Amino acid sequence: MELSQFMEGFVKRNPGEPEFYQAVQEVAASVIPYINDHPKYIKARILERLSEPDRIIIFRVCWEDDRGKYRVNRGYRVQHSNAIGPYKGGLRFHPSVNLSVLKFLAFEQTFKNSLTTLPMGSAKGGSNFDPKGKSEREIMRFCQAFMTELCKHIGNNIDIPAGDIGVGTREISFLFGQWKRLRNEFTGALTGKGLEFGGSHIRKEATGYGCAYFMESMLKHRGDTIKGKTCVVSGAGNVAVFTAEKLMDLGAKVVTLSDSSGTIYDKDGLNEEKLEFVKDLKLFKKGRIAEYSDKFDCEYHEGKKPWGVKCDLAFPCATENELFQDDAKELIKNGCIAVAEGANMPCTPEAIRVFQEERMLYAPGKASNAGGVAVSGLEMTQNTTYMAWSGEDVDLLLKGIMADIHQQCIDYGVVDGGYIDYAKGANLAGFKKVADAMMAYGVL
Ligand SMILES: NC(=O)C1=CN([C@@H]2O[C@H](COP(=O)(O)OP(=O)(O)OC[C@H]3O[C@@H](n4cnc5c(N)ncnc54)[C@H](O)[C@@H]3O)[C@@H](O)[C@H]2O)C=CC1
Ligand SMILES: O=C(O)CCC(=O)C(=O)O
Repeated sequence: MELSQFMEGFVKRNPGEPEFYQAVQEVAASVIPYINDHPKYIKARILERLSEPDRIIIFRVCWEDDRGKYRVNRGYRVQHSNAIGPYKGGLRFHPSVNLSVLKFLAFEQTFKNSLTTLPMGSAKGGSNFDPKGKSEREIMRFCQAFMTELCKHIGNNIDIPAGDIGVGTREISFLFGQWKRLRNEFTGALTGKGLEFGGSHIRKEATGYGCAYFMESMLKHRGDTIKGKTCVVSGAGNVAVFTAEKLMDLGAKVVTLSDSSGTIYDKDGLNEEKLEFVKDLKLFKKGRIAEYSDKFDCEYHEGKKPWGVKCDLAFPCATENELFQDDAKELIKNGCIAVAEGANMPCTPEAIRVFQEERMLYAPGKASNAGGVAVSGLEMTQNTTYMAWSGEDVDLLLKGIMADIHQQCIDYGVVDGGYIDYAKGANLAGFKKVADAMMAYGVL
């Protein structure tokens, strides 16, 4: 099988979906040489099957705003694969949401969830609803309307959504409340719930903490450590703030955060007080990151990303395709030695090539941001056993899972000269488990 031939057919079947092409091509490039060496996968058409979602649900979400005006949005759930467990993945509320974005995210989730070692299939969903500027009551009404349709398609053994961009604890609470009301049952059909009603300790921190743990594993493997390193982080949402928090815990200096308007550059580094301010500003008040520079008197670069700032380590934690080839070159020029993706697909293929040609440590999101969904898996276990584990216990399990993912990347990703191609390692290790399950089921 040849990559170009596979992609030609794939693009024809999925017209106008660039993000989906990007994600599939990246995986296919790693997997095709492997399946050419193992022709049973070619015969079973595993790659064609794996790049076709099991099912896509699209629905109208009609709700009423505070002025009594009726509003209409589009809701989606892409149930990609339940080969190794029930469908599992986040919900995104953002005006940029469309089928291409959700299909790429659901596809990526397949490999990520497989890497966690837990029995979870893959899905992603959301809406083009824009939470920015909406009142809390409007967000509640939207979530209730969204769940009124979504509840027909999910359940704790079927499909278990969670948060993503624009969907945090508040939105999951509104969604879970409506689920409970409509179904008259209290089951863990969503993760990321509040601690009072079935949520897990460390779930909200898990993606960011896991990303820092993964970076620590990569550095340790090279005989280095996070302690004393200067870090740039993009974004200022859930993943960014908890990546920053764990990096600081581990002795690093975090000097940037950003949002879609610009970047703050705090030469002295964030501290606990400053991070608490950001959590309140971005996770609750939904303000702009520029307010940080007013409060703490540091540089604010309007319209700029953090990649021009001198650093040792970089953590793209905002959104897809936020770090380009020129940014990668700039990071290297400024002394950066390692990149761990907190977001999904934040680095373009050209940027990744630059990192890898330079033999830098580069961790793809499906490995380095898998901590979030891993703790979602632990939340599901707690829900089905009616248990609530301590934060220490969950954090210990999270650390173990991230170390295991790192090891899987090494097992499948060592290339010439001993360099670890983490992207290849994650793709192959993630692929093998799902592909073997599909083979076992026969023609499905
Ligand atoms: N929440 C989770 O557990 C997980 C999230 N992710 C990924 O992490 C990324 C961030 O998600 P969350 O932190 O959950 O979302 P969030 O809604 O809490 O935060 C998103 C952040 O990105 C910023 N942002 C959005 N678009 C931007 C742009 N064009 N330029 C610069 N900044 C921009 C926003 O201002 C916000 O600070 C996404 O790629 C998501 O898919 C990955 C794994 C798990
Ligand atoms: O916790 C989950 O189920 C999903 C997290 C997620 O959306 C992701 O890993 O990208």
